[in-house]
Amino acid sequence: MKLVNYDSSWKQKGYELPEYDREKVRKATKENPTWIHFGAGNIFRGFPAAGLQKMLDEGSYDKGVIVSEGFDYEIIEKAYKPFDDLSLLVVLKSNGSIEKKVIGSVVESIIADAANTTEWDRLKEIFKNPSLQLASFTITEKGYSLVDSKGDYLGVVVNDFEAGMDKPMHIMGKITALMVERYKNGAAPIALVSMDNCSHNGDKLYAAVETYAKTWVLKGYVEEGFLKYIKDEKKVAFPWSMIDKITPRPDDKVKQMLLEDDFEDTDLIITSKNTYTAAFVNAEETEYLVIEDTFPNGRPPFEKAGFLFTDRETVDKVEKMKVCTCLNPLHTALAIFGCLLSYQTIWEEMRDTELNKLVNKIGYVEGMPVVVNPGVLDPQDFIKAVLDLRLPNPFMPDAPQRIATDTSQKIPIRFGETIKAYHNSDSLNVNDLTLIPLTIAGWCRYLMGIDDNGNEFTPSPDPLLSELQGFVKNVKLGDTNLDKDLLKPILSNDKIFAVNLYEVGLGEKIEGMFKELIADKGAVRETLKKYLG
Ligand SMILES: NC(=O)c1ccc[n+]([C@@H]2O[C@H](COP(=O)([O-])OP(=O)(O)OC[C@H]3O[C@@H](n4cnc5c(N)ncnc54)[C@H](O)[C@@H]3O)[C@@H](O)[C@H]2O)c1
Ligand SMILES: O=P(O)(O)OC[C@@H](O)[C@@H](O)[C@H](O)[C@H](O)CO
Repeated sequence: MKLVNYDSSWKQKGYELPEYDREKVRKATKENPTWIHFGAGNIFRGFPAAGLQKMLDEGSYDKGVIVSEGFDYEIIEKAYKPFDDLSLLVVLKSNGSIEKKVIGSVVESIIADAANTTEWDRLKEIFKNPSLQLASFTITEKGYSLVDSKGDYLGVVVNDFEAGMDKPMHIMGKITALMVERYKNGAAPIALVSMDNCSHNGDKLYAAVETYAKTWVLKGYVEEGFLKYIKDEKKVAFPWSMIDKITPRPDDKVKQMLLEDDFEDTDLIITSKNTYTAAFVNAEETEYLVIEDTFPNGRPPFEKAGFLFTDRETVDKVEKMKVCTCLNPLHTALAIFGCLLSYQTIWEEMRDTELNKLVNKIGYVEGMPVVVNPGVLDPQDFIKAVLDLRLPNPFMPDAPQRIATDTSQKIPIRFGETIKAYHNSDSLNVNDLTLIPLTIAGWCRYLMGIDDNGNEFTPSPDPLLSELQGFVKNVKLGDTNLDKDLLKPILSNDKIFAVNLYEVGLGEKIEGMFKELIADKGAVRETLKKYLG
């Protein structure tokens, strides 16, 4: 059974198939595209693209989505093109049942490489077309960042600033260059929609595009009117969004299950840029996509796919609820301690007495007091489902190592916002926080790359990894004579934590916890026991 040859006989094996004329959809989309997505990773296929398939199946929409990849071209070359852009979504429910769906809503895949004239020209053509209503993004938080940990522009960004729109290399330079094409060809309206897990994601995207636009205007590469166009909300909107669906890397057990069906396209691919991809995606059943309803050129009727549309203030509350308290900080705590305690899956960690208590207390006790009920989702119901059903789901192959990727980029939103809220509150005392500081101390311990048995492990990729590891590289388990300023460069960095942890009164507390965590082999476990009773 090969994806490109799927036919109705697959239904007998429980596969759901596209119910629409894919060639007709493809033709209509190529002529008048409405939606292009950047970031061809797992979440895109597992959620937004699958949502569109629902709309196509029920006939509430008639266009597909075009996917573009501006960072890791291998994803397109190895996981899209050979399969005619089809993918298989495997939904792993907490009751053990599974759904298998062939997703055909992606009808074109394009490498966003300005040096590849054919692909780049096609992207320009798409952006020139007034029919285009939105460009969306799942490119990880670091995709929007133009600077390093010291706040200096990245080399690639400096080069783009100098070289102008012809050969941009950074994804934000590429998007801005494509927006210049749109501006010069009628300046039709559009929404640029970040769907990444970062605070006020629309503003992050706007800030990056605006920086490029300002610089290129200043250098004379494009006229001033372009900047006005980007800044005009009636022309170019940057809605905020919150996306939620745990989508682990393609998993070997799922691969084996598919092989038993005689499904052949199961190769697990790790690209040279470390993306874990395949022709199939495995994900949980729960999904929420909440988007600020600001689309100056209209939008597909995504409500039909179950996406929620609301105002900016509500998106902000939902995002804070999920990313700052009820899911992602718990994930990061499990990622850090899971790697230190040599776990390979999140659901097994949820059966560990201390780790289970840790995330329950971070969520309910330390995080919940600063959560504002967004109305559209109830925080108590949400966190209960996360802690009792979603994270413990033994059918979900999610791994602490995946979640530990880019922790330095995620810590400010996942923990910094709560610390800030305590610090600024009249009724809450930052000194009452214990498990969030313990998790930050755990992260410093994690950076040593030595697990709780004293064995080396390879920390997950992170743009600041080598810089941060430099600060703890000489620390050994059992050291009692640590340099008193050892952790200062890390804990005082407000770019990493959203606050200077010494200024809010947590720096010394975390230093003390770090000493406990490095006391000996087994000290991570003992320290968790100490603080969790
Ligand atoms: N997987 C999930 O459970 C999940 C759930 C909700 C939200 N998200 C959001 O989606 C993002 C991507 O998740 P995924 O599952 O698709 O991951 P993935 O590893 O499958 O794909 C990552 C994508 O980001 C791109 N990317 C990585 N670094 C980049 C950079 N520096 N510049 C431009 N593009 C870059 C990659 O090329 C790829 O397209 C997450 O970081 C998160 O913000 C993921
Ligand atoms: O995707 P990241 O790297 O931002 O974070 C890792 C996980 O916490 C995240 O992917 C969750 O699975 C997701 O946010 C659930 O909706």
